Amino acid sequence: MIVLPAPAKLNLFLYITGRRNDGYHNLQTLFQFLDHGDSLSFEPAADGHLLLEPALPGVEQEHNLVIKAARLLQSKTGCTKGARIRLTKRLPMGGGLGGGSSDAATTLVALNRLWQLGLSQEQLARLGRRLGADVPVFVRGQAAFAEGVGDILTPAHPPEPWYLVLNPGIEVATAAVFTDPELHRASPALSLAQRLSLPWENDCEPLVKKRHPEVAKLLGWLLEYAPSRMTGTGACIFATFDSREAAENALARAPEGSTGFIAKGCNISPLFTALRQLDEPAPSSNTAT
Ligand SMILES: C[C@@](CO)(OP(=O)(O)O)[C@H](O)COP(=O)(O)OP(=O)(O)OC[C@H]1O[C@@H](n2ccc(N)nc2=O)[C@H](O)[C@@H]1O
Ligand SMILES: Nc1ncnc2c1ncn2[C@@H]1O[C@H](COP(=O)(O)OP(=O)(O)O)[C@@H](O)[C@H]1O
Repeated sequence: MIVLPAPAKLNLFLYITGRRNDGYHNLQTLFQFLDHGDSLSFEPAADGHLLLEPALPGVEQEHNLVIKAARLLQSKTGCTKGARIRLTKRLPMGGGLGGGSSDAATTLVALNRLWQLGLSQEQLARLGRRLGADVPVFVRGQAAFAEGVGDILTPAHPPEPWYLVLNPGIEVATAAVFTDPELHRASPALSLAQRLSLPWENDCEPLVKKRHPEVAKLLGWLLEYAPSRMTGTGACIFATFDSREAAENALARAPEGSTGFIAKGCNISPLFTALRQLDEPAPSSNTAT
């Protein structure tokens, strides 16, 4: 059995530079991982059966991105093995933290190992793209400046501060934001260096604040403590702090109805830190003292 994390991501900035013919949008966004997220355990099964427990409320098993990722891997490789998968869900759904995409990426990476398929990271990222625009960055596991629909990745090395992430307790559907006629879709496409040097903003934020006053209210509150923004298409918001203690002080005062957590920004995904630990030989017990 292997147990692996499926970390959250933040979009440290997010600009929409245009709408494509396929309905998707071209973005410029900066992805960073958090040392907080879901967790999955995988046990191989000799027959091709896939079992995922527990089911997520409101998500049919066959629509769960974990099952979709496992089935995609089976069908692309002809693998006849199965797996028993347990998902410990900690990330809010529709929160802009990429939980579903991260679960899918961890499943691709874990089953590639467990089933000894030998697919490269490049092949897994390409498969992941079919499951969602956000899946490739989780498969790659390196903080990145993303362009295209979010899948053309340039490694990036932003600071790794403490974050307070707050959830206003609502779910925002990504598709609803991207189909809204009032979404600002005309940001200029700039170089990474230019983007890094300008203030970091999120083009979805004004629209989501307008459609969901809960987000506007919570953001107004958090801005009193530190520079704050929305991640992805919301609903979660985040602020940067110099220390864990400062973030905890703000969380302790968070308005009623909101929930939140504190996490450290990571430019290397905790998934890959965990995989490295699996590969390290266990320390020998008979070393001389
Ligand atoms: C925009 C981001 C930023 O991280 O939002 P969040 O979902 O994380 O909030 C993501 O790239 C989302 O990625 P993901 O959630 O995997 O999106 P998908 O399942 O591929 O697409 C959901 C819907 O969003 C729209 N969509 C998504 C990505 C994109 N670049 N342009 C789009 O127009 C499409 O209409 C699509 O039907
Ligand atoms: N394993 C999964 N975890 C979360 N959501 C999932 C999963 N599988 C399918 N979904 C669907 O994907 C939607 C978006 O999920 P999520 O990735 O958590 O949000 P976001 O893209 O805003 O970060 C959910 O509302 C749910 O219907």
